[in-house]
Amino acid sequence: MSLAGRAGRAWTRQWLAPPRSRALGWNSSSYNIAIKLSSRFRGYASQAKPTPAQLEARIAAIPIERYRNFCIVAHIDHGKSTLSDRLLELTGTISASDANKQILDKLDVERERGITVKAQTCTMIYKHNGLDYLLHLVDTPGHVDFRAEVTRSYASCGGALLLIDASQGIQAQTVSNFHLAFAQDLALVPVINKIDMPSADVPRVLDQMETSFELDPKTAIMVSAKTGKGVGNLLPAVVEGIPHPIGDENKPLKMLLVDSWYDTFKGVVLLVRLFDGTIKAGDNVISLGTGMKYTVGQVGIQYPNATPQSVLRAGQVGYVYFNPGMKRIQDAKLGDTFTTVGEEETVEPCPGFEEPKPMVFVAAFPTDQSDYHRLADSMNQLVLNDRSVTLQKDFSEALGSGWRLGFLGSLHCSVFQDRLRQEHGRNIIITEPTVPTKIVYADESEEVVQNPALFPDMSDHKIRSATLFEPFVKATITVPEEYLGRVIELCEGNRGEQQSLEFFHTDQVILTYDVPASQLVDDLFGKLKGVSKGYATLDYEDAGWRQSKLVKLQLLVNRQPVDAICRVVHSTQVDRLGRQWVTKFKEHVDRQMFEVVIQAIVGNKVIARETIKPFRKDVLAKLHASDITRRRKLLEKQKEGRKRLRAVGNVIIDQSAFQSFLSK
Ligand SMILES: Nc1nc2c(ncn2[C@@H]2O[C@H](COP(=O)(O)OP(=O)(O)OP(=O)(O)O)[C@@H](O)[C@H]2O)c(=O)[nH]1
Repeated sequence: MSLAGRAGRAWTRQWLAPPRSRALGWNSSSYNIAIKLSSRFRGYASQAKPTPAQLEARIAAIPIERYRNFCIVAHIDHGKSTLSDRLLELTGTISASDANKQILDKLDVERERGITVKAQTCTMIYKHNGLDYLLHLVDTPGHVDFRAEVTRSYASCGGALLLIDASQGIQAQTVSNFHLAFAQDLALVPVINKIDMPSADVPRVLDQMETSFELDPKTAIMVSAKTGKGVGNLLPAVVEGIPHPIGDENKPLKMLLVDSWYDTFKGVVLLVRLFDGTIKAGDNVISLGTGMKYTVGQVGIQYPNATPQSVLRAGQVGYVYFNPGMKRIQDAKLGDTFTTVGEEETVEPCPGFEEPKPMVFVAAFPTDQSDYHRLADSMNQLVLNDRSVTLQKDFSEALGSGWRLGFLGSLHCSVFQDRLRQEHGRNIIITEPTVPTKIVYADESEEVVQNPALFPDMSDHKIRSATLFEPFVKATITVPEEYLGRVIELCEGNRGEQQSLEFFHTDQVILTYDVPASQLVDDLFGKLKGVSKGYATLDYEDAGWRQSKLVKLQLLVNRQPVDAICRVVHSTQVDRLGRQWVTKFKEHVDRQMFEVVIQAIVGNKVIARETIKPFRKDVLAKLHASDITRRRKLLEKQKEGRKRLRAVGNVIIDQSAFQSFLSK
């Protein structure tokens, strides 16, 4: 998913004023001053950075008993990345000058939105009681859409820092990420962050931690990742509280593929966790998943940039690429096990990972069809590094050639659009996000329809006798009690069914609701934030299919369907949505020489209708025949304009009309 230079991806975006700090009224210079001041008051002394030769020699001398692989479990924005930076600095892995260089490599979208999209990894060497420890830290994304990244990262760790913001306390993703980590048997070190904030309420968070997670408050470490206060106590707790990995470097190679990315020069680079054995350049390895064989080109660690090593040993996490390089990212199956050629019968594969399932589908079209091929290149490049996006060719009468894309969630979808714009400078028209529908016909055959335009017509008797299902999610919501009433009202209004309601501190509530996935993608999170003044948090997981009263709502222009504007919706939403569509579409269609009728229909039933009256007179008739320059200009303008015009039946509609209609 990342750029070609992902190996050099920065850990240090916090050094740059992110948008959040701007929202708080800081400008970049005040941010820099604050950073400088805070460095002066940091409660630790950092260790010196070793040279590459010293690094290799020091790593070789560390036994597996002194390895620790860990990650940070937290709700979005609770400070994982900031804390990671402090740890890298403390162990001498980065210096301030490194920090400035790495910022340039960071994904723009991550900096702009202030969120981590892709898990990143880094190896550190930490001296504790006179002995070197090899620490491997994974910084995971906090947002629910990127859960697959989180789960995979946990699989390479023995423990985690459970990080909670002292002013916000436990939030929805703290709860669900805690359960994920707990299910993977990770040893947890509780950490309370942001203790420097005036609104910090440490006793409250300790109480929540004890009631919700049964964690002993005495084991919690208080820190400020921003000022560095208390951070010096963290690594001793990691060394003492997190178990070392188990493995034997004398056994045959058993290597788990945790993540991968594409590099133009090296081909696919694999991020791996070694359970047994060793791996070095020149070794011949085989994938137990695909049966394909490769010769190792280079192995190394992220320190924090790609740093070649002569060997990786059991217990380590590092990167591997092949020579000749692996060509297709699809051949790197996450969760796959690799071993040495000849050992495939003796090595038991690691349990694989669940493939991430796309939840949200949109169609995307270039704003100008002549851009199609360039845009296709850009899309393919982005998809190369984000295997959770599905991409298929699509065609719309109204919008021309395009693609159908599947994403893990709405944020994932908008991050993709941002990356397309920022990294490839392309603009696209995106249809409204939809979720799939399952049709079970009377003869018990089944079909899952991802594209609403391909959903059978509602007047078809086959669909009328079929049973329809829509995907549901189990949503976990945390909210202060004072907003509970409004949140319940919102969930019920979005066809949610309450499953549980629990107070986990005097004034905090955890609610679980089964909600249709279609409501979730219709910005339920935004609405939730709205009714709770930003205090509610949401997390969700797949809850399977539910039978539902669904219908296909279509937009017609002079009785011709506009294929790009069509949705499968719950019958209770039809009237409101139908009216909204026709009113909005009317605003974007220019008057024609004849009457234009816009209708929203379900089967043969018209739900809503608008009419655009024709022009009274031919405006062109006024143009004098001898006015050649004027006519030529008009023709040129027309030629240019034709590129963007689309015909729906006999009605000519400018592409920008669809664009304005589809952009909410
Ligand atoms: N006052 C204060 N602010 C902090 C502290 N730690 C982090 N922050 C701020 O909190 C915000 C979020 O921090 P991040 O490190 O980006 O949080 P994150 O958990 O990595 O966020 P995601 O990557 O989006 O999951 C940033 O504006 C940080 O500067 C702290 O100890 N004190």
